[in-house]
Formats: sequence, structure tokens, C-alpha cells
Amino acid sequence: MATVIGARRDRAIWRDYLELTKPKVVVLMLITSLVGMFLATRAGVPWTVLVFGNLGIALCAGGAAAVNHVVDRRIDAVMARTHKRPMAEGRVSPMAALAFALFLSIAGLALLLAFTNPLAAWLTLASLLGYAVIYTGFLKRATPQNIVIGGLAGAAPPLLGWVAVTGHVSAEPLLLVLIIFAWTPPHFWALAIHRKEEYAKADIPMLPVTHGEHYTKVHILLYTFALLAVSLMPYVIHMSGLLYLGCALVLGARFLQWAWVLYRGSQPHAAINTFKYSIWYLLLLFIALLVDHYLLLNL
Ligand code: HEM
Ligand SMILES: CC(C)=CCC/C(C)=C/CC/C(C)=C/COP(=O)(O)OP(=O)(O)O
Repeated sequence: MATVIGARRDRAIWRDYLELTKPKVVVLMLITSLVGMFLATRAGVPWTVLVFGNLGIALCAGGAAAVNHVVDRRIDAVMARTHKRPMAEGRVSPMAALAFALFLSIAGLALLLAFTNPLAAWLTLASLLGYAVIYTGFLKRATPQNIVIGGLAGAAPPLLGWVAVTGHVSAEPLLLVLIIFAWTPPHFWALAIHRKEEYAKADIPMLPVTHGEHYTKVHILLYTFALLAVSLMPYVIHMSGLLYLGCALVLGARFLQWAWVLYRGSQPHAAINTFKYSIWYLLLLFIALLVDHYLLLNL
């Protein structure tokens, strides 16, 4: 077995490069961009946009994630959740990871320019820079509101998908962005409560570290209320029908229940369970948007 920058290589190198792209996060983002594409039109989405548009968005998101791994390698090495990452353990060198990130990002933008439209490419570039440079390079170490502001980049994919199809920004995809924007604080702060000591050790000013657990739980509750309200808007503006409304109410009520259990402190694993539920929530809410869309079209 070879030794790479002081670290033993005991697994295939492609796995390390794949890990740099945060594949599970990117897959969920892709589902939201797919939904943005399908909701943008009553006719079918051209297959070139469907395939190369989503591939372009995924490559750029993966490129941004790889930059995040490079910039954060020292703090990742300090935290138990992240210390086995390829950069934190030195299995991939910063130069190699940056070259990989650059390759993914340029390939992604080229696909978007070739198969979608310039606006989709520019907005994707803005999201890429928003996450890789603004959030990772500045906000993360600067303010406990880091993930609220930085959340905009992660929330962008439904807009990117919509614009890839239509070529312009409109209210409906902005509403989908708003849903993910309101979802991000409960998603992340629940995990941050669970991992509070690690963030404190790494000197990262996440809300539970700077303002305490109680304050964070109150804000999780408030954002979850806001999320429930915003998630009903697609029905209110006649973008979605009753099936979506029912799903949004049930999924939102369950999210509120978790936020309440977390707030009351009555369950030892409430924080990590709220985090896990947040991922199922977003996945199921966007599947509901899609199923509802095709039901409405066929009525
Ligand atoms: C600024 C915004 C966000 C922050 C700060 C954030 C933070 C995090 C963190 C710290 C994790 C844990 C990763 C791990 O355990 O290695 C995570 C997991 C995850 N996040 Fe987010 N997230 C954000 C936005 C998003 C968005 C927009 C999506 C998808 C639309 C998303 C989807 C996921 C998924 C699927 C996981 C589970 C990954 C796994 O199990 O490996 N996140 N997030
Ligand atoms: C083009 C486009 C759509 C770009 C979006 C890029 C993207 C992958 C955003 C993900 C958001 C996320 C997982 C933040 C966590 O970072 P963190 O550094 O706080 O978490 P960590 O400690 O797990 O690395």
C-alpha cells in the first residue's frame, strides 16, 4: 500500500475524489433542480436540458464542495465528524483537489452554456461562488448567521433547473428557493446542536456555540414555523394542488413536532433525529411537488 502525504492509502483513490464532491448532498440538490425543470413547463423538458442541464449543475455543485474540502481541511481535521475526510487526512493534496474542483466547475459551466442558456450558467456560477468563496471562505468563520446567508447558494438548484428550461427568472422558482432557504437553519442547527462541542473546538462560530442551545432551539422552532407557512404558498398561488397541500401540511406538522421535542429537551437524541428528519422532509416535499404537478396536468 502506498503512502500519500503521510497518510496510508487503504481505499481506491476515486472514492476520495467522489467524497470531495459531497455526493449525497448533491443528489438531493439534483432532485430539487429536476423538480424545478419539470414544474417550469407543461410540455416535456427537452432531453438535452434534462441530462446536460442537471449534469452541469451537479458538476458545479461538486466543484464547489471540493473547494469547501480544501479551504476547511484544517478545521475538518479537528472535528470527529469530518476528520477522516480525504483532505483532512492528507490522502489528496490541496493542489490536486483544486485542479479537480476547477475541472468539474469548468466542465459544468460549459455544459450549461452549450445545452441550456447563459442565465442558467451565470446563476450556477453565482451559487458556486456563493458556497465555495462567500460561505466557506468568509461567512463560516465570521458570523453565526453564516448558514442563513450562505444557505441561499444551497437553495438555488430549483431556480437553476427552472431557468435552464425557460431562460428567465419568475416568482414560482423563487418560492421553491425560499422553501429551501427557510429549511436550511433547522436542517443545519439541529446538527450543530448535536455537534456543538466539535464546532467550539474548531473555533467556528455556529449558533449553539455563540448563543447557546436554548437560543438555537427557539430559532429552529421559528424557522420551522416559517417553513410550514412558506411551504403552503405553492398551493396558495395555484402552482400546486390539494395533494401537495396535504403532503406539505403533514410533513410540516411532523417537522414542527420534532422542533418542539427538541425545544422541550424531552428526548435525548432529538437533535440528530431532527437533522435526519429534515433530509426526508425536503426529499418528500419535492417529490410531492412533482407528483402533484403531473396529477394536475392529467386532470
Ligand atoms: C448552507 C446550507 C447548508 C448547510 C450549512 C448544511 C450543512 C450540512 C452538514 C454539516 C451536513 C452533515 C454532513 C456530514 O455528516 O458529513 C449536512 C448533510 C446533508 N445535507 Fe446539508 N447543509 C446545507 C444545505 C443543504 C442543502 C441545500 C441540501 C439539499 C438540497 C442539503 C442536503 C444534505 C444531505 C442530503 C445531507 C446528508 C449527507 C450524508 O448523509 O452524507 N444540505 N448538511
Ligand atoms: C452550484 C451550486 C448549486 C452550489 C451549491 C454547492 C453546495 C454543495 C452546497 C452545499 C451546502 C452544504 C452541504 C453546506 C455545508 O458546508 P459546511 O462546510 O458547513 O459543512 P461540512 O462541515 O460538512 O463541510
